[in-house]
Amino acid sequence: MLETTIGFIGCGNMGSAMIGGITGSGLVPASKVIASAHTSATVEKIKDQFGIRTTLDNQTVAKEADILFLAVKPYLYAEVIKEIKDVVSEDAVIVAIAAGQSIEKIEGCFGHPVKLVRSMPNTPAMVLEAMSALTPNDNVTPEELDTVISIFNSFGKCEVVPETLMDAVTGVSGSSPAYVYMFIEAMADAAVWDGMPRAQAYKFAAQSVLGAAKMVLETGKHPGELKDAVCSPGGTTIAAVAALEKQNLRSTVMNAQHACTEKSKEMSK
Ligand SMILES: NC(=O)C1=CN([C@@H]2O[C@H](COP(=O)(O)OP(=O)(O)OC[C@H]3O[C@@H](n4cnc5c(N)ncnc54)[C@H](OP(=O)(O)O)[C@@H]3O)[C@@H](O)[C@H]2O)C=CC1
Ligand SMILES: O=C(O)[C@@H]1CCC=N1
Repeated sequence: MLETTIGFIGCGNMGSAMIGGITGSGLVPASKVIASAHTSATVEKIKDQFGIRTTLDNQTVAKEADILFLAVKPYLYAEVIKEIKDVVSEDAVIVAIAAGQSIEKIEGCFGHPVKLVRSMPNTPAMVLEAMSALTPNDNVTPEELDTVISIFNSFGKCEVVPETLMDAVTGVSGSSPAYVYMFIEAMADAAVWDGMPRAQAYKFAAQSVLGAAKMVLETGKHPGELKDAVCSPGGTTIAAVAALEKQNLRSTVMNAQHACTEKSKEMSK
């Protein structure tokens, strides 16, 4: 268990998923997590849900936190940093999770040296299955980075990457759960079309996606080889694969994800 106070400024979709992961994994007791938000409705909800301490005062979180997550929308970064920059402990490690907010830009907002880790998590943190990427700045020591890594590992997997990869990471993992939910929803809609009750359709579609993802991760086989093993000659699967190819599934997905990465680059300017 970590002897560290973890602070969250902002606890919406992403912040609350990480808080759920951190407290659910038992990495730190709920009493060592403190979070702020804009409205009392959100802080009350988060307090009830996770048993952590909450406040509407960002400075209280900033003063107490050893590891401070900035979990507000990108356009609020400058404003929130202005509010907290003079009260954050100089030993604290700031963890930014926003799309398109570079280390240089965030350091500029603080205006004095800070220990900063830029990250890109995803919402499956809530069920301890996040995929996250981290880039530390030069002020973060290896021990501090290890602590931050242990927090991210508590709710999934993480890797340290060069900052130049952060836009691609946003496309392939930060935003990608949304595309996968659309795929699951479409599979379930088809099953309902073909007569299956809706709740059962979501279970069959989602478990199949989970199983296929585990096959890629655990067998080490190329996704194409795994696909081939499902396709019997003249069988059912190849009929579906041919229909997907006709509709350009792979180039559709590639173009969509590339658009996401390009948007992240544009937001960084
Ligand atoms: N959603 C996702 O899948 C991912 C999001 N991110 C990044 O996470 C960040 C947050 O996104 P997301 O969680 O989706 O956004 P949400 O809108 O769901 O949450 C934002 C949170 O910030 C709070 N907030 C707003 N203004 C302030 C303020 N002045 N001071 C303190 N808290 C404030 C809101 O409070 P209230 O609820 O009271 O309004 C809310 O709790 C973004 O920078 C995004 O790029 C990164 C990876 C994935
Ligand atoms: O849509 C967004 O901008 C955020 C960043 C990654 C996922 N959601």
